[in-house]
Amino acid sequence: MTDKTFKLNTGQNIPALGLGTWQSEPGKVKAAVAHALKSGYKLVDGAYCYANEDEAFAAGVKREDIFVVTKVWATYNTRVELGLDKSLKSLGLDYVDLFLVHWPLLMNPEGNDDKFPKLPDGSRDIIRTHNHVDTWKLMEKLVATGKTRAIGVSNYSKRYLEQLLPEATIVPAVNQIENHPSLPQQEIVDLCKEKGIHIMAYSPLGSTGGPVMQAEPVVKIAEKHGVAPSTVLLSYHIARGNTVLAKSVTPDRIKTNMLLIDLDAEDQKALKDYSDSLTKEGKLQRYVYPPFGIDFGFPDKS
Ligand SMILES: NC(=O)C1=CN([C@@H]2O[C@H](COP(=O)(O)OP(=O)(O)OC[C@H]3O[C@@H](n4cnc5c(N)ncnc54)[C@H](OP(=O)(O)O)[C@@H]3O)[C@@H](O)[C@H]2O)C=CC1
Ligand SMILES: O=C[C@H](O)[C@@H](O)[C@@H](O)[C@H](O)C(=O)O
Repeated sequence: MTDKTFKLNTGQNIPALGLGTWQSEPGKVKAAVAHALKSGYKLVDGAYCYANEDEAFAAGVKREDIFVVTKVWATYNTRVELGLDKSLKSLGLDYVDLFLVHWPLLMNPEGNDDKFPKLPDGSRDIIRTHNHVDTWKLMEKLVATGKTRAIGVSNYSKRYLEQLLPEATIVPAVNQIENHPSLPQQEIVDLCKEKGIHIMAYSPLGSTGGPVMQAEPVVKIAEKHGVAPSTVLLSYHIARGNTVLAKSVTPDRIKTNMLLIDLDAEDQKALKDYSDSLTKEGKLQRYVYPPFGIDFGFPDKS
């Protein structure tokens, strides 16, 4: 099923599965990406902020066969073309397939660090007067440059999308969000489906160490099909019509993660019941919530 693709609102085909590169240590990324692309992965997800983009594309594959995603980091949200140029230089490419706004806020472009400027009290140096819609207006201008085939957002809540969409000339092609049965974010997924915005699910295993792999219904479904719990968690997104990003630097896991299965109606119901019970009990689990000190409008955090 690794050849499966979905259609973006730009007309591009986007692969159903991608390799994530966040927290992949420099030095290990090159081998992981090369192994993944050789094994049949068609999408690599990177970001300026990951500081490993110089390893995130492998020679030996045809550029046009691979879907490359990168993101503008929050210190560049008033300078998105510069951010994209820097990423392209590191990647050694002249275009990416998809360029995303990594987070909808501005960190001080003139602060004391290129990526994580801090105030004297140690908190992140954020320009609170910045409107995320202004960043989107700059993103829209990038399409004509040919340096990216599509533009999209990441970490957008329903509230933020509802602020953006009435102002947008170009509807984002993608919203990349944390998504797994312990954080289904159904209200965002439903709005995106309605507006033709494709979901890319990040941290499908629950990020570092893959804690969601231990959730009881996930283990049960894995046993039923004779597959790894990771396979159930990745396949969950294919059943939902979403692209999924799995990060690994371990060669056999990179291969294991290529196995995607059809979850049947009973499996999907069991996972939905699990999500619903966590929602009811107020036990949803968000694993990626950096200390920006900003209300992004996620119901579990707002
Ligand atoms: N837009 C955004 O803000 C964000 C985007 N992302 C993107 O999504 C990608 C995926 O999310 P990420 O947070 O990295 O986490 P994942 O949910 O993909 O989990 C990665 C962890 O699971 C381990 N792992 C991977 N496969 C297996 C397996 N088959 N069996 C057991 N363990 C496994 C990895 O270990 P090991 O590598 O040691 O094998 C690593 O510790 C990121 O890399 C990034 O590209 C992620 C977070 C935020
Ligand atoms: O993409 C992954 C995450 O969003 C990551 O970029 C952030 O969590 C960043 O490390 C931060 O601390 O703000």
